[in-house]
Amino acid sequence: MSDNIKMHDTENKNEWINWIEEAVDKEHIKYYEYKEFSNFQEIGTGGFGKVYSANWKNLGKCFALKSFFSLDNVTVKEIVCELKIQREVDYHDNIIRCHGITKFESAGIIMIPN
Ligand SMILES: Nc1ncnc2c1ncn2[C@@H]1O[C@H](COP(=O)(O)OP(=O)(O)OP(=O)(O)O)[C@@H](O)[C@H]1O
Repeated sequence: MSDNIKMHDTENKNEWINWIEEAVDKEHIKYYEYKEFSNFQEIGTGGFGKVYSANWKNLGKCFALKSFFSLDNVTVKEIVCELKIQREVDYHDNIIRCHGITKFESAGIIMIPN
């Protein structure tokens, strides 16, 4: 891969990470502290990562947490796409809502109801 292409990829990744950070700053997307989750159980695997069920803040309610194998350029773009699509369709009763995001080490996680 040429240096030009690498540089372009990095710029795009930063652009999408900025989009997520700005959405969190403006409170369009809620940020959750990872340490507030407990009792993780693996419940599935998708193309981009594993999905876990977990409890939040000792509440009995269970949430699904979607993790990502890596936060490379393609994955970060997919996260932004998924968040944008969720925003368009989450008024519908049959669509599960995205509650927000959290972060653990390098693996970004989207949190959705279970
Ligand atoms: N909210 C949820 N509640 C229960 N299980 C879930 C939930 N979300 C995902 N899963 C489980 O995790 C698996 C992977 O889900 P995920 O959304 O990551 O991938 P996918 O949509 O099947 O594929 P891709 O990642 O390629 O789009 C699902 O097949 C399902 O078994």
